[in-house]
Amino acid sequence: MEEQEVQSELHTLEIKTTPSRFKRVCVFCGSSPGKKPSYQLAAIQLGHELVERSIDLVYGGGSIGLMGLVSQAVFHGGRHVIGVIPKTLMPREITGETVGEVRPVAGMHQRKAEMSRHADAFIALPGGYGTLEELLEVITWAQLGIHDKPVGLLNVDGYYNSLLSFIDKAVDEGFITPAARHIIVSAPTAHELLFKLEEYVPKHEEGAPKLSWEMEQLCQSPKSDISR
Ligand SMILES: CC(C)=CCNc1ncnc2c1ncn2[C@@H]1O[C@H](COP(=O)(O)O)[C@@H](O)[C@H]1O
Repeated sequence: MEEQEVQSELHTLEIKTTPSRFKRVCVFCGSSPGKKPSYQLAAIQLGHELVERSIDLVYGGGSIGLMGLVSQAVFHGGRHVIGVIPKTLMPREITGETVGEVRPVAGMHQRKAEMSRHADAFIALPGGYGTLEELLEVITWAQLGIHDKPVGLLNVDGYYNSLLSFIDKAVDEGFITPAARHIIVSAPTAHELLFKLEEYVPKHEEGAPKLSWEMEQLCQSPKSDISR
């Protein structure tokens, strides 16, 4: 896919609303654009898919990398965008200009809890350590019964194939249960992923406690926040 295609996708948005059960989705993605234009195109297409379904966005704030592309596509499509950004990352030269509403938070832990609290589902686009960490945390929270929200992996050009194989190995080796494997919903396109997430029904572990932890509690630990 060419750079030109990315540019033209950014400017073409045909709005045909498909109703969704999600009001707002949290997107985790790279603060870098990635080397292939297909990653950038996927971020924009995900933004457009959210707009078509009248879904708002919560993300990590800023305009760098795929974060910037997805947030701009949703914002310019007329949906509400919340960028949750730690005060230390707020200077424009670090993360660029954020579109939509900016929610400053004390640090990285609070940011994750705040993003989760506002979302009805999570989607990870390609990304690096930050994206993986955010993705694995919401999967772990789902496993513990802290939330029941669907978690989607947008496997653009097979970017996450090796992660999915590793997780299958962890199931084979007895470290992840088949029910917990079911938490991750993956698809190669935003359209297919949103369709699967809409249909997702959580499978609970046999005999596992349903924890009713509040996200607010997770927000309240400023003393232990490593980013301070
Ligand atoms: C000081 C510095 C390197 C800033 C880079 N600029 C950043 N600005 C905002 N959020 C970020 C930044 N780097 C990582 N993140 C966080 O980590 C995720 C992406 O990290 P990564 O690029 O996949 O690993 C984002 O969802 C965001 O929550």
